Amino acid sequence: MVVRDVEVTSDGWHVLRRTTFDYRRRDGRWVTEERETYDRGNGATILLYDAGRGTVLLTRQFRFPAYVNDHPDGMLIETAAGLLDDDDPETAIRREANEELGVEVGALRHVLDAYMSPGSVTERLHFYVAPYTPADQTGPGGGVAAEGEDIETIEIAFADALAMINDGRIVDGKSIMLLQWAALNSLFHIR
Ligand SMILES: Nc1nc2c(ncn2[C@@H]2O[C@H](COP(=O)(O)OP(=O)(O)O[C@H]3O[C@H](CO)[C@@H](O)[C@H](O)[C@@H]3O)[C@@H](O)[C@H]2O)c(=O)[nH]1
Ligand SMILES: [Mg+2]
Repeated sequence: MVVRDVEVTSDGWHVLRRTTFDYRRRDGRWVTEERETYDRGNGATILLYDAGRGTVLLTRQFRFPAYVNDHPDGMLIETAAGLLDDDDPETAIRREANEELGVEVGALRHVLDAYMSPGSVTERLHFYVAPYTPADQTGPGGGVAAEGEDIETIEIAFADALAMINDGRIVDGKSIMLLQWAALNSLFHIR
């Protein structure tokens, strides 16, 4: 792969670039291709779980891009998540868990990394799980008001969260992945 040209076609919240590159196909032929990429850096997400009480701590917030694409009200239930900005993934996810859920995260476990939309978005998302108890919820949560965030904390039974994937009440990719990871890895001793 050899990059020939990079054009920044939009420099807003995301940076949109149109890149022309030469690519060697499997049959050995070189071809010139053009691809657009959305770049806003990388992100991190975390599933907070209380195995003793059988619950998970999730967020609920308005997601305009989902709203404009057929979600009934745009209010998505998600695991806490955020962009790394200038932090490493672990620092960033501790910050986001605190800002969004009011939780001071103790020991956490990195479980996987994933490109969530590799045909168009550059972002690599770092996935974590961590235990919590009600006593760890020391802050107000809700997100950073100055950044326009308005995030509700919701605590639900893990079994209910799994059911909500099946009936479409949870439709966010990262959240589905973490809840299914928890089921596959017996975080709650239920599948
Ligand atoms: N001004 C402005 N603000 C935006 C825009 N898009 C998002 N924001 C705001 O920027 C803040 C970013 O908050 P974070 O917590 O850092 O990120 P996030 O929105 O939770 O995003 C994470 O999860 C998303 C859903 O999975 C991912 O899409 C995203 O890449 C990231 O991982 C939020 O307040 C959000 O509303 C925009 O186009 N313009
Ligand atoms: Mg967020």
